[in-house]
Amino acid sequence: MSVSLFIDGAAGTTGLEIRERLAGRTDVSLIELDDSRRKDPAARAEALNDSDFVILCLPDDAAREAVALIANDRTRVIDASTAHRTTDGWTYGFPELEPFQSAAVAEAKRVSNPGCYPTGFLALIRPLVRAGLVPVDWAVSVNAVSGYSGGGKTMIADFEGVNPPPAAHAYALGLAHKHVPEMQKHARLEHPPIFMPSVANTYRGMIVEIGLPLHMFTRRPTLHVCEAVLREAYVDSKVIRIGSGEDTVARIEDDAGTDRLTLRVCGNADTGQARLIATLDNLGKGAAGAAVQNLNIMAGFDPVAGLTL
Ligand SMILES: NC(=O)C1=CN([C@@H]2O[C@H](COP(=O)(O)OP(=O)(O)OC[C@H]3O[C@@H](n4cnc5c(N)ncnc54)[C@H](OP(=O)(O)O)[C@@H]3O)[C@@H](O)[C@H]2O)C=CC1
Ligand SMILES: CC(=O)N[C@@H](CCC(=O)OP(=O)(O)O)C(=O)O
Repeated sequence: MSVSLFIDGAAGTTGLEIRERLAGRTDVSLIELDDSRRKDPAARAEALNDSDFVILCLPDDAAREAVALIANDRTRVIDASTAHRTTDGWTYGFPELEPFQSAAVAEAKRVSNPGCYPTGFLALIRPLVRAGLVPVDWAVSVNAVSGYSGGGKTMIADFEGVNPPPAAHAYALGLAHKHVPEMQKHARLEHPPIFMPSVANTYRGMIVEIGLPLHMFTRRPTLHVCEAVLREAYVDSKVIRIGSGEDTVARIEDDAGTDRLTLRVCGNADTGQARLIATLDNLGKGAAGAAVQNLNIMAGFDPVAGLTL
């Protein structure tokens, strides 16, 4: 069986990465627009309506516009932008997040691909919240460092231009990053997490970290218990793996260039303080890898076809 796919925004950073992952596949035939027509609404509307599947690799407003251009019941959508990640009627495209999530993605007509930071955050926190180990009313803080391709073509041009930004800088200092609502909703927390991202002068990869005072929680879980809960949550996953809590260093390069997500439960067993660490590629499991995984699941293909694990 072969399905047709249109990538709207195929010339952008995420779009190009998706095309790389689909190269050589005979079960997906791409509908392409040449450079002169790729932003033409009429040409896009035709491609959007002619396809079995579309993946939107666009800024948020253009993604909303693309969805509005679809005038049939057949075309199924995967949106890589932030536009629909907390929108009713859209299925959150994180198949490993809940026991039922992969089945929901398989059936869905409208799937929102998770943000890169929420992918690391939610993979770490959601199983612990679900197990009742982290209270839903806890004020969770999350730190993260991303490669600069996370900011798309504009940020890539900045970092690779003649006056690049500082080697690393913290941003979203006003604690209102666009990923916060998505993090809170899908972790099922009562309060928005305090999200403190930075960007570094390396092309791709990211580290996402959560500090937790386990000794202050009612159930006083140990580091080993937390690790066991994560291991159990992802036991069937070929994409998410549990690294060693004994590691002394986690590097932004650890999973860069792959579609993997590695989780570690580190910390100090004596004080009962945990340092949960996720490493991933912002363009892999953080974007293009996740989009291809969702496409595979929706089309009934091998879920990890085309992925680098
Ligand atoms: N980069 C990352 O790590 C991640 C990105 N995302 C999300 O994926 C989406 C794409 O991001 P990214 O690939 O980084 O962004 P880029 O800026 O690299 O690419 C966006 C592409 O969309 C094109 N475009 C803009 N407006 C329109 C329009 N109206 N019609 C058709 N094409 C249009 C741009 O054209 P032109 O080439 O002319 O500028 C560009 O090619 C964004 O919503 C982003 O937030 C999600 C997770 C991670
Ligand atoms: C380094 C950097 O700038 N990163 C981007 C997030 C990348 C991402 O996940 O974007 P979407 O939510 O749009 O999918 C940012 O902080 O806005």
